[in-house]
Amino acid sequence: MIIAIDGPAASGKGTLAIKIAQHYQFAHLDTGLLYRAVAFLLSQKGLDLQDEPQAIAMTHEITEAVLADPHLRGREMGEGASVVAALPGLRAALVDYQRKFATSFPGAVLDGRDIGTVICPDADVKLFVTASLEERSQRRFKELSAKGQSYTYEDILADLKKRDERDSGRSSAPLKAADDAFLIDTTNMTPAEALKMAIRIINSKRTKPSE
Ligand SMILES: Nc1ncnc2c1ncn2[C@@H]1O[C@H](COP(=O)(O)OP(=O)(O)OP(=O)(O)O)[C@@H](O)[C@H]1O
Ligand SMILES: Nc1ccn([C@@H]2O[C@H](COP(=O)(O)O)[C@@H](O)[C@H]2O)c(=O)n1
Repeated sequence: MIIAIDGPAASGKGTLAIKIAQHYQFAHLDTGLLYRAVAFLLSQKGLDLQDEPQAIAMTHEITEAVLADPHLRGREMGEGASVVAALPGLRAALVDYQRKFATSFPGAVLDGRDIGTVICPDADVKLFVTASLEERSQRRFKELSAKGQSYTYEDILADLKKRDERDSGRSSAPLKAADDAFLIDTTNMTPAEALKMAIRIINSKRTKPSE
């Protein structure tokens, strides 16, 4: 079973994806980390984030160790990832890896921006997780503050707004809900409530294999 989860930054899709994977004992891939890794590798080498051939070359240098580097999860790499993610050649270079992951396990959950629309258009369940910009900014602000990173709420809000516009406005695989995705607006939901709603949706699909 393949579960595709998409949505804007800090909407809670990663949290939900991890909880769904734990609940069903499915494998999980945070696809945003792939774009973050490319931005990180380019930056480390002092290369331009818009250099498409170099960005594509960096995909061969993504290792488990790179993906586990805590720098990937910071604010700068979120911003950098959304710049490299607009390069069509880079997106194309990452498709096979994601599709192979999706089909290598009896159950897989992938979260990102284009999973239900481009990577796994035939996913068994598609969820589009969202929340208001203000709520997402508050969540990310709390998260980064807890890690000792001193940004203001306004910094984070401006970042997410810019990232939303870039991710939704790019020509290659823009952020959007698949036509057959279920919307989960987590603005006023706890992570546990979002999980409960997702489980209800997934179970309804699991018991109707002919759909
Ligand atoms: N329903 C929720 N209520 C409150 N906080 C939440 C909820 N879901 C997630 N969070 C918190 O909000 C922050 C962002 O969540 P998460 O990392 O899951 O979002 P995301 O959509 O995967 O973000 P990104 O695309 O940037 O990776 C985290 O600190 C997480 O603990
Ligand atoms: N399937 C995806 C996943 C991510 N991106 C881009 O990467 C940026 C960082 O993603 P996070 O989920 O880690 O925040 C994101 O802003 C997107 O630009 C993507 O394009 N497709």
